[in-house]
Amino acid sequence: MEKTSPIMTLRSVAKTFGNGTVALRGVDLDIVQGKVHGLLGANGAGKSTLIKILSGAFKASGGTISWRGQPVSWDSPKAANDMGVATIHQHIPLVPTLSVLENVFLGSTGAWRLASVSRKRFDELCERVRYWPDPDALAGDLSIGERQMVSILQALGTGADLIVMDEPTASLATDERELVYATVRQLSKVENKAILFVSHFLDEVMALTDQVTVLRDGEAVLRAETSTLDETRLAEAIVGKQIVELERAAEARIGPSAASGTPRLELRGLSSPDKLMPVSLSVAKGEVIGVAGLLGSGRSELIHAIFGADKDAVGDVLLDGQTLARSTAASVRAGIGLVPEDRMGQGLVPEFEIWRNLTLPALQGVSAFNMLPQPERERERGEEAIRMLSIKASSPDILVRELSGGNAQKVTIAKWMFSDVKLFLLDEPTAGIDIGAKTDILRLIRKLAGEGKTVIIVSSEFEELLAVADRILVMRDGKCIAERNVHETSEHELLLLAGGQGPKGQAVNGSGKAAGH
Ligand SMILES: Nc1ncnc2c1ncn2[C@@H]1O[C@H](COP(=O)(O)OP(=O)(O)OP(=O)(O)O)[C@@H](O)[C@H]1O
Repeated sequence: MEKTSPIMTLRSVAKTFGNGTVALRGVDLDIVQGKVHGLLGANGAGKSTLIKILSGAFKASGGTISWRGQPVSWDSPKAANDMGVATIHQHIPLVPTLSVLENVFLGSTGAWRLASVSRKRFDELCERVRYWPDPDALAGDLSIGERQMVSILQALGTGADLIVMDEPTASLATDERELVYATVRQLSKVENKAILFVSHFLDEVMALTDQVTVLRDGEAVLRAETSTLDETRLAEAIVGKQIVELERAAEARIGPSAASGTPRLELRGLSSPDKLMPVSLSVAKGEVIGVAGLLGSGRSELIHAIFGADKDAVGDVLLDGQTLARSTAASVRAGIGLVPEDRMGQGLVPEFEIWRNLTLPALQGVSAFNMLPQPERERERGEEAIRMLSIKASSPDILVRELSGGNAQKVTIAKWMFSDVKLFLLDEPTAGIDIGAKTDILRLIRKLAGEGKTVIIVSSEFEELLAVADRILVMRDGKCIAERNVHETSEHELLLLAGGQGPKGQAVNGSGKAAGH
């Protein structure tokens, strides 16, 4: 086969779900060996549906798929896999109780149980992508970034010629993203693999891909060589003309001061062995604190320790001057809400409607005499959330399992919006969210702050922190190494600090002093 002819061709591929939702309306796609093909679109545009069809998880309702020039009809992911298509799904379903090595060779029927054989193959795979995880580590103990790399090794281990990556960098920090990019380049340019790369990041699509398809409402509205495009053109295709930019409203903002009254949150020497060096911090009502740091910097560990989810953590967490018992139940009772990084663990009930999920943590607000939940008020809330966060759903009665990944993510955020939460802990709240909705979420965070709520937000996108936070803490190696007022820093400085090249010595941790005050 000639190098540039498509390895996979889709013609007029359509999908209508059982509930009548039309997810794809006749999509054409050509995927070529040795090339990286970017697939973009807003939340709910149909990307995951398309991927599930070409990886054998869903059956198309119409259209044709050809593989190396021959029409194919896959009836299972295994059939697609045997043919040479490996898919790395958004939720990275590694088996948490198995080791890295066992996960990498999970699907192989061969001799992966023979330690000597699998170790050798494992080493070869690691060598190919220049990434060497501990083969004996439990997958459940890995960070999202590490799991992502193990999933790539797993896909490679199947010997696939087409590797489909569904938002592989959504929750990754800059250095892990670089690792994924290097791997993608290696696989396409050196090993002549075809890569279908789904992403919400326009800059990485511009830098990494050769060709691009943009889906909007189930249709391919743009198909082009990447070199003929720019980010503006991509953004226009995704959202349909109107371009939304992250607001830099920070200039106009005067952050509240913890000096006035009892701080909403106080950390006194909060630490955890091997994970977090002591952090002391004082945060005011209505203040938004951004936590900048690369993966493994301790950013999520800080959030978990505050929430009482880290059993080994020591030190004090005070909410409105009261010391909290160190448990998640006590934190929730006191008014702390956590939106964790791992979407699968976000406490949505997939079989419940949007409205029911939304009001689970906040039944009081929709109940008569604080006792009887009133369904009309619950549905109204659902409608309000759909409007505020542009959730792509025709009504609040849609089940959460029928939503796209990004739209489900919006429901997890909306869930806390109506609750009695005083302190929000948001770990990567915009991972996997399209550019239009990102702005909605950042705006919502500022609205919550305006209502006197306090927010701590972790994000790998420092630009986002600059747009939304009053103060930014920089984490590195489990330490809080710097603190900046948002007016006094830049994305460049934060990148340098987080990456370890910036000035050291302004540690705000371990001193017993409330940082910044
Ligand atoms: N199992 C399902 N049943 C019914 N409708 C579904 C189902 N899965 C997806 N949909 C609907 O199909 C449409 C396309 O969803 P899809 O998951 O393909 O979007 P996406 O582009 O991958 O979005 P995201 O960026 O948020 O992951 C959405 O309207 C979604 O609600």
